Amino acid sequence: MQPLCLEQCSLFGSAVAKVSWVRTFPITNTRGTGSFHSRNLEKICRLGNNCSREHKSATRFALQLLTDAREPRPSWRPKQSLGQNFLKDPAVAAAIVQAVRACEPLELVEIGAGTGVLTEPLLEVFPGLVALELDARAVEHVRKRLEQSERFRSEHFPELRTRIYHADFLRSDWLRETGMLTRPEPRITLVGNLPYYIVSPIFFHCIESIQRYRNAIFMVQHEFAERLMAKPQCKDYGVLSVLAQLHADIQVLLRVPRSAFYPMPKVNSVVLRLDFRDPLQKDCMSCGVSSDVIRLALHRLVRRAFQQRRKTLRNTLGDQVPMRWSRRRPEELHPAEFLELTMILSQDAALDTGKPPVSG
Ligand SMILES: C[S@@+](CC[C@H](N)C(=O)[O-])C[C@H]1O[C@@H](n2cnc3c(N)ncnc32)[C@H](O)[C@@H]1O
Repeated sequence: MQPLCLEQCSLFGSAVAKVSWVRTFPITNTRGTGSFHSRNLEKICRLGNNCSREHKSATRFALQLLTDAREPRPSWRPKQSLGQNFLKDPAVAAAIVQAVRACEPLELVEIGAGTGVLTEPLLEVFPGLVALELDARAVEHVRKRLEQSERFRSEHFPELRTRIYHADFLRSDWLRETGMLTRPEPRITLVGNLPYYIVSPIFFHCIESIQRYRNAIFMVQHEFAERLMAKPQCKDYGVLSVLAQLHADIQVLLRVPRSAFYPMPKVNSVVLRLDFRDPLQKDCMSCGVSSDVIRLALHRLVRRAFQQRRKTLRNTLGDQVPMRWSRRRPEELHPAEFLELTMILSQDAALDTGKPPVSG
């Protein structure tokens, strides 16, 4: 194999010459032939961000070569029904790995390994990663990919293979299998380019199991992120916004164009960081009701309120809503106010009957 001849390729210029190229990947495309090592990707990205226009185009070209070489399309057809829009841009994958690093994971779980574009670089940094994938074809694909990877030469492979679980994130089997079910405190960091069709259930699952999850790096479609972060009075503000904002600090880290995926989706995506927090103390002593009961009551109250978002709270929730809240509409209430209202109603209900305030 001939190494890439940098001098012959004017586009590469000194941006690439500065990088210590290591022979690893054979590259052929219309503009050049040669090879280079993916470990240099982070350096290339850094150069790309801080350098001249000429260097930027060299960087783009290098990344394109790397993309072609590193992310060949799988031989099987992606299933739209499983939300299979695979990431094909290794620069985005590298940025996600960096973001995960910043989360300082104690335990790391990837949702939807797909072709392994994230799994492979994540495993390099976090060898204890647990990667979940629902599609058996993808599970085999990732296992083969790791087997053939230069990064994980044979002696580690049998162990690595077992880190890819054929499992549904929304079922608890994988937690049992990995021994993570009974951990006493939030230890798990989640990462994933989330399957579009179950993004909401994944978020609701995280909120309902808040005692388990510490933080998350999620790639989601742009519209979904807008709903998640919407403020009161906005048209996107709803159940998801209220519950997500109560249970997590949410930051947008990166915008990702739809061209970074195969097959190309209709909309762009964003990478989010979520730092989960439980808005309810372990026992809500002040109202004498357990946090689990209040959590359930909160979810029910928010859902019921938004079923008729333009009606006043008293019309929707009934006479037990105190006077000062009664004429307000759900779309005007801040997340913290929903929590306060739930606490008040729970306290009243506990005094009256011992039952949670909003049923059904
Ligand atoms: C958007 S793709 C992302 C794949 C890969 N991580 C990437 O970035 O290209 C989502 C992946 O999640 C998988 N998936 C769908 N539903 C799942 C579930 N309930 N549990 C685990 N994985 C699931 C899909 O098969 C698909 O491979």
